[in-house]
Amino acid sequence: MADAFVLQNEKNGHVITLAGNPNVGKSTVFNQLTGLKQHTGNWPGKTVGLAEGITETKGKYYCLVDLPGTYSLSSNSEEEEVAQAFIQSDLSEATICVCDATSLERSLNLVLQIMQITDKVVVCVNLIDEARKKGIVVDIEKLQSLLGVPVIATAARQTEGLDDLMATLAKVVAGEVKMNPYMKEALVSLEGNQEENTKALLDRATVIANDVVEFTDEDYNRGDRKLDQILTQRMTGLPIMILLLIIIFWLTIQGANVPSNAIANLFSVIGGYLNQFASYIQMPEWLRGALIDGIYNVLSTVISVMLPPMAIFFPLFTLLEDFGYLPRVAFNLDKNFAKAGACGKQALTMCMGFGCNAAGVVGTRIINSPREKLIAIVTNNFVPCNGRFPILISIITMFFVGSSVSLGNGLLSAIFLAATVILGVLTTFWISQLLSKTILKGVPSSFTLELPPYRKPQIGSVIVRSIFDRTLFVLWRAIIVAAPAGLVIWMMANIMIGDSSILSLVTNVIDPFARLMGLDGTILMAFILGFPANEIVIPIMVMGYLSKSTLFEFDSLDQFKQLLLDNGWTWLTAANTILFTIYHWPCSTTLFTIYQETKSSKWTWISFLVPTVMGIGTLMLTTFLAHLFHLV
Ligand SMILES: Nc1nc2c(ncn2[C@@H]2O[C@H](COP(=O)(O)OP(=O)(O)OP(=O)(O)O)[C@@H](O)[C@H]2O)c(=O)[nH]1
Ligand SMILES: [Mg+2]
Repeated sequence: MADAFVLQNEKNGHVITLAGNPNVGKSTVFNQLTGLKQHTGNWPGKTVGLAEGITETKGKYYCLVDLPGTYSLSSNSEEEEVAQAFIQSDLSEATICVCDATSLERSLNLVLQIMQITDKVVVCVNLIDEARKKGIVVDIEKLQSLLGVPVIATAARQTEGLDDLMATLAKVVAGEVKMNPYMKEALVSLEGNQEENTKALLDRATVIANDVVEFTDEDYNRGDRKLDQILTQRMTGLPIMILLLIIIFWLTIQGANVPSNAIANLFSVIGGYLNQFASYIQMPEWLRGALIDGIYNVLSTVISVMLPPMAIFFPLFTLLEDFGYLPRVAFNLDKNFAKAGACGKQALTMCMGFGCNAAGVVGTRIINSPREKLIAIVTNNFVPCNGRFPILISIITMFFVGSSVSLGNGLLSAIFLAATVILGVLTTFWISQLLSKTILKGVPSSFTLELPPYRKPQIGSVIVRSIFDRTLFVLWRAIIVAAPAGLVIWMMANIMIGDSSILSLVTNVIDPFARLMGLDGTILMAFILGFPANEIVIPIMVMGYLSKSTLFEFDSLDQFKQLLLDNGWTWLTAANTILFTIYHWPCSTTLFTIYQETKSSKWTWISFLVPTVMGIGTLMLTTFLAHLFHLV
């Protein structure tokens, strides 16, 4: 296993491992030193897989490798195995062990384990600023002499102590500073029976921690505990969660309205000029149609519909993440997941799914039990990702609220949207339970969910991370899919076989089936062609209805609604489209990610079929009932 590691930069400097417990700031140290932007956030288990980056001190280069957080090296999980193998491999020349100054005892346990397998270790006692604030004093010098390896105190977020850390690291790599030989001997003599070893190390960690840590304020986390009483108690936890959901959606819908219209107008003005230019240079009509009516129009719809809500939603979400709220969500939902035979950590991967289901699927690596990991993967698609929000918001606003986005309507839309999302979450519970009673039988594993301290979010990093890492990333992905899709759809709408276009031919073929589901051929077609990315479902639907090459001007939702009504939409069509948005196959990126994570076409197929069958079944049922009771 140790030889299996391949780094891109190993030739470019001494390879240094960053190891430590979850959520102690490894990625923050890594980012500060390398200038890279690994995902950081206030919850345990963000980093999955290895990340590498280069840093330079005094003319020497170091290739830092950021490991996922682990509590031990005893091979309980994939991550621990990887961490141990990497630290032991010939590749790693030294290890920086990052510790949490506010809970040193637990950190030291891992430090001692690492010192048993390598003697080039630098201990980095991070979060020292947080410790100071809580009145926790760590005697760094004493710790250094007790451990027999260099110890540096840092506050990585403020870059405090990092120069010192690198200078010391350089000495350790050069062999100028070595581990105290007595300490090494003492540790080696402990080895033997695994169980005894574990216990001996734990005892040793406790003794050292008691010796070097002093609490000047015994009740140091009283503020956190008070807040937790409100945010995680049964009576208040759930209502607050729902309220936060509504507030976030409200701010998103309300705030996105004006910029969305402005961007759409801007694009239509530019589109006008492009058309003028095309006729000026006498561009052939088919080429003009393909480029402007096809590619340009789909692109501009995707951007104007998606960019503003994402630019609001992601920063809000990231703020909560940084503050430490996500683990509280997991805590509140833990019982429900346990009842469904699944893992409470699934709440975290579910939250990631709000941004992008593919990201949620990758996030399931924090779940150790393979059975529970599969449950989390198969059900991740039931929370709507960012690409699906625009479909939900526009249809809710048009059909269930009243199409002008005023303050009151915005709030009502937000409540409806929250209800839709909650339906998705409930479905997650039901399907998880179904899976664990059938093809994924087993008892739920127990784990201790950690509630990290609340931290003041850093506005700068929130903006950088949410705009650059998330918003632009997701938007870019949508754009590279939308451009070719726009072309294909335009061609389908314009290439004629006999009297009708390919698009209307295909639409007519699937129409009867779609009618059984209370949809129509065009809607189903839009979802099918939206397989590469849900963002393009609405533009395709519009093109299909207009079935002319001239794409409409998206001036207002009223016009859009009229178009839908003209094509026979009823409240049932709208409701079914909303349901189908949360109950249908995952997009191609997500499926590909599922295949990469599971390495199994069987589970990829199951992930495809479960929501699809569920959606078709539900829609047929609602349609049947609505007709039975003469509701439409
Ligand atoms: N106050 C303070 N906060 C810090 C410091 N270092 C990191 N943080 C915060 O601690 C949280 C966790 O940091 P990460 O760098 O993501 O932790 P990690 O060890 O990589 O976590 P995993 O990848 O989940 O194992 C983030 O909210 C950081 O902003 C520090 O020195 N002081
Ligand atoms: Mg990390």
